[in-house]
Amino acid sequence: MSAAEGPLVVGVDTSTQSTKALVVDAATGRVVASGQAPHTVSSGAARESDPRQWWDALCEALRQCGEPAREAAAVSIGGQQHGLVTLDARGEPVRPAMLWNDVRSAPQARRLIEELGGPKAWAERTGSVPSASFTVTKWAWLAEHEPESVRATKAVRLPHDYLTERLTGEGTTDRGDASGTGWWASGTEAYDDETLARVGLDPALLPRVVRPGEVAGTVRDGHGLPFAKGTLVAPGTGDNAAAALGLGVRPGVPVMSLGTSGTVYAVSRHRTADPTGTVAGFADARGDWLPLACTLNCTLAVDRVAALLGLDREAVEPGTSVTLLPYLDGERTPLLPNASGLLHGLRHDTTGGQLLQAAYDGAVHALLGALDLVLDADADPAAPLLLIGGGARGTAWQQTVRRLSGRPVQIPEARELVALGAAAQAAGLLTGEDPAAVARRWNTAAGPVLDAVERDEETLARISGVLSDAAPLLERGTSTTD
Ligand SMILES: Nc1ncnc2c1ncn2[C@@H]1O[C@H](COP(=O)(O)OP(=O)(O)O)[C@@H](O)[C@H]1O
Ligand SMILES: O=C(CO)[C@@H](O)[C@H](O)COP(=O)(O)O
Repeated sequence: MSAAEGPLVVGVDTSTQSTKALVVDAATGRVVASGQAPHTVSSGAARESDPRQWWDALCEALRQCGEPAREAAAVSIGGQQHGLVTLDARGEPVRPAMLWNDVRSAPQARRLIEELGGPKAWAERTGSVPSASFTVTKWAWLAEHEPESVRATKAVRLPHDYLTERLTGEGTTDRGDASGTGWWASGTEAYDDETLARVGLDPALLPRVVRPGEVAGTVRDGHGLPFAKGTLVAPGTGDNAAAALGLGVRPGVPVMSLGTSGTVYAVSRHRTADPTGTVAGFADARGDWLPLACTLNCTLAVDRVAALLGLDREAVEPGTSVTLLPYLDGERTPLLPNASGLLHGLRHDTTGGQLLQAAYDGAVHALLGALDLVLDADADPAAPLLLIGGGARGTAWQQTVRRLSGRPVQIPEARELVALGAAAQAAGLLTGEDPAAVARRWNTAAGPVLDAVERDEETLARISGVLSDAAPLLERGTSTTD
């Protein structure tokens, strides 16, 4: 392997299932070294992880990167959005972090929407109508169910803030991740005092929101990582905003990410405010906006169906008239936090492979229903849909998205777009460039394009029909999630 042409930077993706680290040549975008270590997430009604495990996973991922990580001139952390990290006076977690896919705070979400003026007022104030994923609803849940944890909390952080602070010793966040809390006002780009007062959260417990392009801090002594003291630390951001940086997407280019969560989004120059709550009006990590819709059930749900059937995840068969709504974890898009999986249309001649295809169809249907809503009026309807995340490596996912979207689908060869986006942000600190321009210079979105095929309207209409007919059942839930 040839020597690096420019300084080395480290980009980190601390997502739901694992932490991935890349050491990247800032001049060319070449990935010089990489590492990955898993996290554990609790099962049952709660979805929680110990933040200290994220740190251990970061240490392990960087250890796997070897010597090049020691030469990094700058580092940046991208991370799963929304998670509520509560720290005590010593900076230790008071309790495990409540994650984005923990739906226990659905009642608090409904109550907060009502108490603070309804969905339209929320969308106008924060860009989003909060669902159970949003940090503010988790804090409200904690205040109700564990007041002793709230009393012990001396700092509130998001997952990427937690790791950044362990590097720098300073409590910081960025506008992208702050916009997913529910207590950041998108109009003023500042914490929203009224919302914070309503949930009894002292703004002094929150991190400083670092501006795009600003240095969040420098690596301090005794952190246990390979970085030299004084290494620059970038603001970091939420994982979807990091992937948008990593692809270098321009406004209006649609992205679909298939990971633990499924997401569809596009960068927009305009602040958005969808009162239906389908589209979250997030900020991006640069100064633009990132309207986004997210599902709770994506690769894990489909893999679970494959495992139940004893099939490989690629063993799909066409010709199904079965509908499978794979809402194993409840759902956020459509908003059905109490839902469970639902199967309709089973016949004697239905095969296992057709059932599996129905699970893919159900997962992709939920995302495509929101795709047009995240796109600006001036977005090009024929632009290829960029497909990223672990699922994008799978043929069954690629073909399902292609058939149900009717769009060309582009699959970037670069695998870790979140970590690459973080690396581009770190590189931007060194060169003064816009991180999205860095990613474009690195050509990270390059990859094969699958031509458009005719959209499978029949399947989409069948799934929509079942969804609407089954709404009361899906809203009611089952005893294990209530
Ligand atoms: N070749 C593949 N085909 C289909 N799915 C895959 C493939 N490789 C990984 N996955 C899926 O990708 C998921 C992990 O994706 P990733 O984007 O890394 O998740 P996250 O960022 O949420 O932790 C796993 O749940 C796995 O099912
Ligand atoms: O909640 C959202 C977006 O609003 C999720 O997209 C999380 O950010 C988790 O992402 P992954 O771990 O699936 O990448």
